[in-house]
Order: sequence, then C-alpha cells, then structure tokens
Amino acid sequence: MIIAIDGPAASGKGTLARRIAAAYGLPHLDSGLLYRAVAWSLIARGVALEDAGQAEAAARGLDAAALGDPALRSEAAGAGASVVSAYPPVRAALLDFQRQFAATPPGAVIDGRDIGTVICPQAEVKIFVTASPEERARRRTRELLGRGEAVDEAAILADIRARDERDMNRSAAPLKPAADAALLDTTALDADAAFAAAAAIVDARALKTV
Ligand SMILES: Nc1ncnc2c1ncn2[C@@H]1O[C@H](COP(=O)(O)OP(=O)(O)O)[C@@H](O)[C@H]1O
Ligand SMILES: Nc1ccn([C@@H]2O[C@H](COP(=O)(O)OP(=O)(O)O)[C@@H](O)[C@H]2O)c(=O)n1
Repeated sequence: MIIAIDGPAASGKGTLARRIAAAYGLPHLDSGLLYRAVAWSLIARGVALEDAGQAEAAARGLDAAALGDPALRSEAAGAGASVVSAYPPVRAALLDFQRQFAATPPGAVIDGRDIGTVICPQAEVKIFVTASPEERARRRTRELLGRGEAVDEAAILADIRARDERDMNRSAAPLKPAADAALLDTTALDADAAFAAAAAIVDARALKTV
C-alpha cells in the first residue's frame, strides 16, 4: 500500500506520516529531506541557491547517508529547499529515488508536496494536511526553539507565507491537493487527534481498494 501525505510547511504531515508508517508497518520517506539536502549542500559550500546548475549537480550526486544530518532540519535548509525545489532538473533528478522507494514491497508512506499528484498518482491513500499559517508558525517556532535554534515567531510566519507562495505558484509540481485526496485540517487538532483522523481516512480508503 502506498500512502501519500502532502501539505504545506509545518502542517504536521511528517509527524502524521511517521505515526501512520509505524501503525501500518510501512517504511517512511520524508521527501522534503531530499530537497533540504540539495539546498544544504549549496549553503555549506557557499554556493548561491540561485545557481540552478550546481543545484542539479547536487541532486544528481545526492547520497542517502547525508539525509541524517541534523542541519537539514534548520530553518535555513527549509527555506533553501523551497528555492532549489522549483528547478525542474532538480525535481527530475530526485524522481526515480522516490518512485523506487514507493515501488518496493510492502509499499510506503511518503510525505511532501507532490506525492499524490506527481510522484505516486496511483497511491491507494492520499491525504492533504493543512493548518492555518499562524498555527503552523507557532508549531515550527516551538520545534526550532526546542532544537536550540534562535528564532522569532513573526519571522517564521513570514517565511511560512513566502514558502507557501513559492510552493503553490511554481510551474514544476506545485503544492496542491490531488483531485482524489482527503483534506485534513489540523488547526484545532492535537497530534493524537490528527493521527486518529488520518488513520480513519487510511482505513476507509484501504477498505475500498481491497
Ligand atoms: N496536530 C498537531 N498539533 C500540534 N503540534 C503538532 C501537530 N502535528 C505536528 N506538530 C508539531 O509541529 C511541528 C511541525 O510538525 P511536522 O510534522 O514536522 O510538520 P511538517 O512535516 O508538515 O513540516 C513539530 O514540532 C510537531 O511535533
Ligand atoms: N515533495 C516535496 C517535498 C518538499 N519540497 C520542497 O522542500 C521544501 C522543504 O520541505 P519540507 O517538507 O522538508 O518542509 P516542512 O514542510 O517540513 O517545513 C518545501 O518548502 C518545498 O519547496 C518539494 O518541493 N516537494
């Protein structure tokens, strides 16, 4: 079974994807980490994010071992990922890895922006997770403070709005719900309630495909 979980920054899709993967015994891929790793490889070498050629080379040479680097979780890596992910050759270079991951039995839970629309349009279950920008900024601020990163909630909110704008309006695989995705607004749901709602969606969809 393939479960695609898409949505904007800090909507809670990663948390949901991890919990659903554990509950249903499926491997999990956080596809955002791939774009973060590409951005970080430029940032760490002092290469401008606007250098699309270098970004493509970084995507082609991506080493899965680099995905565990805690620096990829930083705000700078997330904002950089939103820039390099708009380059079609970067997306093309990362496509096979994601499709291969999904195609390997017993399937996968993958979270990102275009999993239900581009990477796995055949996914049995598609969930599009949202929350208000203000709630997402609160969550991300708490998370980054907890990680020891000095952050300001107003700046995080501005970054989230800028990222939404870039991710939704790019021409290559823009952020949008697949026509057959279930929408899940987690603004007023804590992580447990969001998981219960998502599991109910998975169960209902999975039953339909048996
Ligand atoms: N429903 C929720 N309510 C409150 N906080 C949440 C909820 N879901 C996730 N979080 C927290 O919000 C932050 C962002 O969640 P995450 O799953 O990383 O989002 P995303 O993968 O969409 O960027 C994390 O610190 C996470 O623990
Ligand atoms: N499947 C994906 C996943 C992420 N991305 C890009 O990578 C950036 C970082 O994604 P992420 O999922 O790690 O970020 P958060 O939602 O966790 O903040 C996003 O803003 C997108 O621009 C993408 O284009 N396609």
